[in-house]
Amino acid sequence: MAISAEQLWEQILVRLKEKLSRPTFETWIQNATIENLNSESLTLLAPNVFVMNHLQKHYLDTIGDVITEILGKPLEIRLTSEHGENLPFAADRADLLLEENRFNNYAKSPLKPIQLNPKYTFYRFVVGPTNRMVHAASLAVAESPGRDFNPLFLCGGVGLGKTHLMQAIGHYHLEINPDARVFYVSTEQFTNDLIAAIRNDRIQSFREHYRTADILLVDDIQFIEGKEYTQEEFFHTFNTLHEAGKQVVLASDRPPHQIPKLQERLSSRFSMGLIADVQVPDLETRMAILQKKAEYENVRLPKEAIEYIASQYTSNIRELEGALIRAIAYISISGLSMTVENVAAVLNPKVEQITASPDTILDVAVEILNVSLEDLKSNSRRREISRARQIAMYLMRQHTDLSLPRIGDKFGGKDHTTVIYSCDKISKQLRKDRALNQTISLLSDRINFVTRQQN
Ligand SMILES: Nc1ncnc2c1ncn2[C@@H]1O[C@H](COP(=O)(O)OP(=O)(O)OP(=O)(O)O)[C@@H](O)[C@H]1O
Repeated sequence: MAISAEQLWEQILVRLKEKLSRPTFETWIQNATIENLNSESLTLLAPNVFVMNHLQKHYLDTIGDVITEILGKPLEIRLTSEHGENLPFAADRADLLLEENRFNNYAKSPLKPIQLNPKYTFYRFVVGPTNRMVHAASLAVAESPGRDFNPLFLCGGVGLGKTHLMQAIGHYHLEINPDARVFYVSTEQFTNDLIAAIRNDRIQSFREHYRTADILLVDDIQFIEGKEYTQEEFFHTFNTLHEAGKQVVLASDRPPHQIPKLQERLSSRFSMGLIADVQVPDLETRMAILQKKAEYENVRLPKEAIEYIASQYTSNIRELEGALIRAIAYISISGLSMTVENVAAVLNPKVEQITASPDTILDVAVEILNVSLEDLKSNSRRREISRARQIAMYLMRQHTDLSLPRIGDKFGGKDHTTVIYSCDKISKQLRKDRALNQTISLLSDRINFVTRQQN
């Protein structure tokens, strides 16, 4: 055979990389090597039996196809593994794990407790009529964990403060009891930790870690849906903590009985404490949230502007806060005052395109996009720079009558095809990327403003 084992494996890897998703490739394929190659068969060496079984079950056909593509004939594929006897789990356990397809690169990292966000405290949480109850329940749990509401199940729509309240419980309890073991974890992280523990034979330390919490805060528990093995493990974690009088707090976008493919025994345990609804705040509360946020940003806003923003964003506090930040950014850059008209213009942009000079456009891009003029004219492919260049080209196309080659000239002599590519790319992204829309309208507004000043 003309091709060596290593060459063949290299070619196989290149093709598999194209065919498979990155996590799949990195988790299951990349660490295998070729043990032996002859005219009839190829033997692959997997790092352990767990990976070997997985390859055997799921990727043998794909690998076989790739070999036939490369060699023009099939080979028998044999699998073997290192450290077979050290396998932490029997193969059927391994099978259960295969449901977990969101495997990141956690495999080698030890369990990491996630830091609480310092901003998510009770002090920063604005209480109004719709969240008074859930706030009171959270505070009670923070003061006396494991007593009244165990578990506390926070549920409600996206961006309404569930994570904030959960973490506030953690912060508050740590204030009164600094030695407490408070763990905040997303369901995805719990799952990833579990998989990593199994793969690295650390299931015991995984269990010790989670089962010795004084307060376990688990976010987005709805993502446990259908993950049988994670549910199994979490069931035992939950029971251990609950029986020991330790507090469990769960957050979800829906109540337990509406989480599909959730084992009945978990659903009933999740419901045995208090299910507290986090609801959409009313207008006054939304205004108070904005007011408080503006104070933290050290910005003074007229009441009308706050009222306008609060009236526009009714169902998601994250979006409400995002709107405020955009309005503040606009004001600080444009130097205009925070009138309702100006705020409305930035939040609902109808971009007016005044004809501007190419230099004004470059100046504004430099001012707002955090790049230098040299960067814009350079050939640098660094992401931020090429992105800024594309945006500036797009704006030059919108705000001037320059031909494509002339626009290319303004960017250090770029080819007109580069200009076409950039403008197309930005136009396409504008259709779905709200943040980009805001950036472009901010730049456009600034270009209009500077141009008016010049005339
Ligand atoms: N009552 C409130 N007072 C002050 N800030 C709030 C309040 N409610 C929500 N927020 C803020 O809104 C943002 C979104 O809240 P959070 O991330 O807690 O939402 P969530 O319900 O967990 O959303 P998701 O379902 O997307 O996980 C955060 O910045 C949070 O601080």
